[in-house]
Amino acid sequence: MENEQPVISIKGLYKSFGDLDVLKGVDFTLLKGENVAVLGRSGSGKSVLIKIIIGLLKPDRGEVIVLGQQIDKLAGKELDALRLRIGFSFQAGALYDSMDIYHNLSFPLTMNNRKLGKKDIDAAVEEALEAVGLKEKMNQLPTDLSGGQRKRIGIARALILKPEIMLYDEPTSGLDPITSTEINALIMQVQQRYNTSSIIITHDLTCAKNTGNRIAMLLDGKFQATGSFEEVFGSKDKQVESFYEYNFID
Ligand SMILES: Nc1ncnc2c1ncn2[C@@H]1O[C@H](COP(=O)(O)OP(=O)(O)OP(=O)(O)O)[C@@H](O)[C@H]1O
Repeated sequence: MENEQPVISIKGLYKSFGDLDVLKGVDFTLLKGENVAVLGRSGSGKSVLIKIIIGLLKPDRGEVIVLGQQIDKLAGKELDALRLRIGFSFQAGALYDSMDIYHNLSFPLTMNNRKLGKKDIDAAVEEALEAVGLKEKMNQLPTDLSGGQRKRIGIARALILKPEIMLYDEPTSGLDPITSTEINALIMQVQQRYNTSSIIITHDLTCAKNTGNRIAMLLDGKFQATGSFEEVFGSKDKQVESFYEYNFID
């Protein structure tokens, strides 16, 4: 990876809710230009980790550095500015159903840069749609699209601000295997075209295998197994083995 430069660095992160200890000493690094697939059972704390990374939740203890800044020390405009450098692709695509695709994509641009002219906005929307292969859908409503197309548009909307980090939350959930394969390929294209560093949260082992340069497995509040897909799933750890047994893979 490029100079092994970390874009996210987490050390000794703890987070509890009352008696529920969710994160119990998480250490994690995301390097510039790499894709890390985060696997973990439901309720293992993947979303809590993402919320801490984007400053929506505060850690109880530990250090979380995102793009060179200690995220829990930021607030207001500084936090907003850092968040603009991070793109999110949510499970459901989170599109505005009453707006056509053009306005779904131009909205984050105009919200964050009021000086942009129509020509620049049109060019940015076109580029993002072209990157996800859906230029022809510009004037349609999200409800006219398939689940896979909505996920693509969600990714295009995240890309329009040219983020340095992409966070994908269950990018293949609810999709058939062929559409999932297309989304996995798109995640790889985005990495190359935009030189993003990405965290891909998934239960889908095929997605993890095909999109992750590294796999990180969240077990019992910590990353207990990290490495290439083969390293993680070749390990003799009982919890890793049982995760593998209960999840389908091609
Ligand atoms: N704000 C909160 N207050 C109290 N408990 C919370 C809060 N946020 C998360 N939790 C709890 O923390 C645990 C981890 O939740 P989290 O949403 O991170 O799981 P997850 O790994 O993302 O699960 P899934 O794969 O099902 O999305 C759960 O038991 C959840 O109920």
